[in-house]
Amino acid sequence: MHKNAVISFKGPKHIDAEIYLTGSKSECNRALIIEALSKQLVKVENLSNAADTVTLHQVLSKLEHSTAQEQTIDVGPAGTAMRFLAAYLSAKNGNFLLTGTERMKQRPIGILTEALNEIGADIAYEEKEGFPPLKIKGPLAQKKNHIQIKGDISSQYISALLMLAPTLPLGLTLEIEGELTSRPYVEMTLAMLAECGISHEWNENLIVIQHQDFKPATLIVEPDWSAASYWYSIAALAENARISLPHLRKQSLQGDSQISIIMEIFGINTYSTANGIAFTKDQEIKNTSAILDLKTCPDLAQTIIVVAATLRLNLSFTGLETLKIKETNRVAALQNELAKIGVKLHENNLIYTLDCSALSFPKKITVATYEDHRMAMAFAPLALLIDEVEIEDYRVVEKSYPYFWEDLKKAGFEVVST
Ligand SMILES: O=C(O)C1=C[C@@H](OP(=O)(O)O)[C@@H](O)[C@H](O)C1
Ligand SMILES: C=C(OP(=O)(O)O)C(=O)O
Repeated sequence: MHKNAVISFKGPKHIDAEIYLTGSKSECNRALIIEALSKQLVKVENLSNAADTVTLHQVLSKLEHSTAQEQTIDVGPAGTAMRFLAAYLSAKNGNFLLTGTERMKQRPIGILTEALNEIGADIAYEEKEGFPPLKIKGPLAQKKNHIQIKGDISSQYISALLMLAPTLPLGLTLEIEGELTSRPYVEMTLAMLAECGISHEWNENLIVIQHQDFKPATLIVEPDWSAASYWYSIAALAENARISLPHLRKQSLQGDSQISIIMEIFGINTYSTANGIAFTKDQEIKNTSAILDLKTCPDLAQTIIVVAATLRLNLSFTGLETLKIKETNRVAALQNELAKIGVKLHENNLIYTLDCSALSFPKKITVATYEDHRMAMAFAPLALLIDEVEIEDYRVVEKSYPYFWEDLKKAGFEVVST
């Protein structure tokens, strides 16, 4: 049985908090794969306690110490672990069955497996064509070093290939077809490879990585900007707020750091401090009619859309196409849950627009989370406007931010599990 939690905030809605966020799971999961590919020449510091990172760490440690020829590897709900391991395992000696949760089996991976097979891997589907579980027979014998790959479904396929590229005897050239989605994540991959001595060339839609050796390096993982976004929501929905997030920097490898700019619309002012960043709610809400394009920061979509809805801003959004293949269909999940406060999210020609004309806050709402950590964290701040916010299956936050509920308590929220 899944457990729920009831979130409330008694008294004046003033927030004054200092929160130490865990490390970015995106950075960690790249760092762990690079560490393994470099045969431990590269070291990682500040590993996240996100479940997706813990899972990948355990899988890689087990592989390092195992000589078994047949192995089943279950990554649960971790998208990056699934995609990065598909590439990593294809080059390793052995027979692997790579699987995950029921939802993972509905998240497409055909673009990546077909690309790997074209390069010389041997990957077949155990159940449905184009989806996990994957049957991987390694090691791959490279037969091609220039391939075309679609860029508009998931950048994770491209990151997976780029990390493997320097270890391939003939290197790799990726020719990206269509518009590249989630571009900052590809830039993060290349920047982290560069920290470990791997150079690349990126001209228009061609990314080239020659065969190269990793250099000894230490990758220090930054705190998670996607996790920071929920603290921005809290500031935006409070009467007044000062929240400080030590060790975060505005200049970050993470594209989700753009939350500090986007949140200016909602009256939040971010500044650097001696040891990180802080933000306050002290500006007017900007009445913007601009359409916000979230293609470069899909993980911020739920945070931003929920805040806009609760502040009665009928904003429009583009770049939400990939949300349908994440932990859940996030567009449908948002539509269902926003309806509970009278808000609609309409789609017309891939432009999504909020209609907040019937916004109303009941005394209590119960929010379904659809096995999606970001649904839980995006809706929890509503406790600043609604007496009781019940979050179903509240433990979902583990995927990226296990201490989310503890941190809420530090900021003055009451969190009671039921
Ligand atoms: O590479 C990464 O670390 C990620 C890339 C993004 O996925 P897509 O490229 O599938 O949009 C993002 O949504 C995910 O949470 C993490
Ligand atoms: C989409 C996400 O993760 P993944 O694709 O790695 O499962 C996420 O963390 O929001």
